[in-house]
Amino acid sequence: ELSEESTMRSLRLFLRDVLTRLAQDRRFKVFLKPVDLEEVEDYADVIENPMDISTMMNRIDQHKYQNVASFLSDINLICSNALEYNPDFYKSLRHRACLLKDMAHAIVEEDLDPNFERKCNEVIDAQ
Ligand SMILES: Cc1noc(C)c1-c1cc(NS(=O)(=O)c2ccccc2)cc(C(=O)O)c1
Repeated sequence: ELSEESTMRSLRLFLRDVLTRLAQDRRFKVFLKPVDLEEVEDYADVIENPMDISTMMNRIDQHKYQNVASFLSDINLICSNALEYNPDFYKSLRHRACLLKDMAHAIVEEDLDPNFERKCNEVIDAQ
């Protein structure tokens, strides 16, 4: 019987592994750090909730994710921000954003035990 603390610890290990695997893919280099607001001056005017892989790694360490669904919604945010800010002509960035999202969901799909996500949600409900 996994205690709540060990369930959350296992969740953090799982999420760090998913994020590390994505961060090692050179195609996702532009998503590793926050968009540089000095370089992309109007970014904050367009994108309300910036997100990137390094910020997500910090959030794992800050125990901000209590289930995999909340982790995936931040991955989805990286993707939706890139699609929203970058017009059609920036095809390669838009494509890589979609690839990041699909790869994250595929890794979770193949590696996450559904009972484990249920256990995480039971921990949340018990709070
Ligand atoms: C992600 C993202 N979402 O909107 C945009 C636009 C990007 C994005 C962000 C970055 N990284 S950065 O903000 O630190 C940077 C911008 C300009 C010069 C040097 C660095 C690079 C690129 C790129 O295509 O190279 C694109």
